[in-house]
Amino acid sequence: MKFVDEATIRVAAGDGGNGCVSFRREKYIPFGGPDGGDGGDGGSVFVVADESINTLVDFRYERRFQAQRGENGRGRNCTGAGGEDRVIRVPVGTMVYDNGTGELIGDLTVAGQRLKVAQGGWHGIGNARFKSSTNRAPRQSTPGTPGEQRELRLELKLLADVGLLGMPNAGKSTLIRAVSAARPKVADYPFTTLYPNLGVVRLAQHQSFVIADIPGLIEGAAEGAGLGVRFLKHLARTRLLLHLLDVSPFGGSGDPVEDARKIVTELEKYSPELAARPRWLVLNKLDLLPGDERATRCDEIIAGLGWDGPVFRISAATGEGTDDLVKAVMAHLEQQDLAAAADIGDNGLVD
Ligand SMILES: Nc1nc2c(ncn2[C@@H]2O[C@H](COP(=O)(O)OP(=O)(O)OP(=O)(O)O)[C@@H](O)[C@H]2O)c(=O)[nH]1
Ligand SMILES: [Mg+2]
Repeated sequence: MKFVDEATIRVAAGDGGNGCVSFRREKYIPFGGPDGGDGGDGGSVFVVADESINTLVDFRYERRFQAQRGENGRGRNCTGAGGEDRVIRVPVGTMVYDNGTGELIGDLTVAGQRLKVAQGGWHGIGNARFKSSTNRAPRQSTPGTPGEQRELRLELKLLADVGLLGMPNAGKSTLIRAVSAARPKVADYPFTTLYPNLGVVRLAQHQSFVIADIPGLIEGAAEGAGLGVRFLKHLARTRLLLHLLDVSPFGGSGDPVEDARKIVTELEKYSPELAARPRWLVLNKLDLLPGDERATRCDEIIAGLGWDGPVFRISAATGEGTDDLVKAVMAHLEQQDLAAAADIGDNGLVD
């Protein structure tokens, strides 16, 4: 199973500004010489790897990137200003291909790495520079050259930032459908999900994360019961686990506290390291509880588990509470990014 995020974009560098034909015109100076300035260079387009971006989802919304053209030269020997470069921010790990030729232009593996993908046009020359002893009044200039244009294909191997844990039927696939464009199968029987699904959750520009839905776990999974724990390896690189619990009256075994403990036991057996990852409790299917029973039931479960970490109450089916959940997840991931950046700074490894 390969999870790849892809996007096709068009990039166009700026054209070079044209050279100018102009002559000095001033009172009492009958034959002013040529004073047409050169144009400015066109801006180039760069792709830069940025650690704070997780997916290529933004490129579904913005696909054309144009750098500024250079200004034309003007009279009185004024050189045109150069066009501004255009910088496209992409996640670390993005591979950049020329979509026309299929050639790999570059692989952005390190944060801050910069790749020129379209060269700006060169400036044209103004007539002032064509002056010579034999031609004192040249009417010659050159135009700027056009900026390079290309279609690029961006490719990113997706790694899940957030993993969903829970018993079969807890509503993991329903949640990923509610918050992303992923469309895994949902059904009211266990083991509907047979292989992992990734969904991209987008909150705003440059704010997105990847969430992984894996098959449900049951008691004894570490010894191979159900579909076993082999899918947990897909959560190895996640930074946050969401433990989904069906709190409806007839959900799971009927005892959500027991169900939650079983999942944690299997997780610990599989990998103590994964079990130590930040983990939030997500109480799902709230819509199946009468309004006046919700608070008591949730409080009982939390107390029964002795849980003192973050808790979210949602209905994946109606979408209730899912906005708050994804916002909190995004804030948590951004906080982790900042902390990681500060750590690296403190060690003096990166300036
Ligand atoms: N009423 C209600 N039903 C829900 C909710 N979330 C999920 N369901 C239902 O619960 C059943 C199981 O949902 P899934 O999303 O397939 O559960 P899953 O955790 O992915 O299950 P597996 O893939 O088998 O591990 C489906 O019938 C869903 O429609 C919810 O918030 N409210
Ligand atoms: Mg599922």
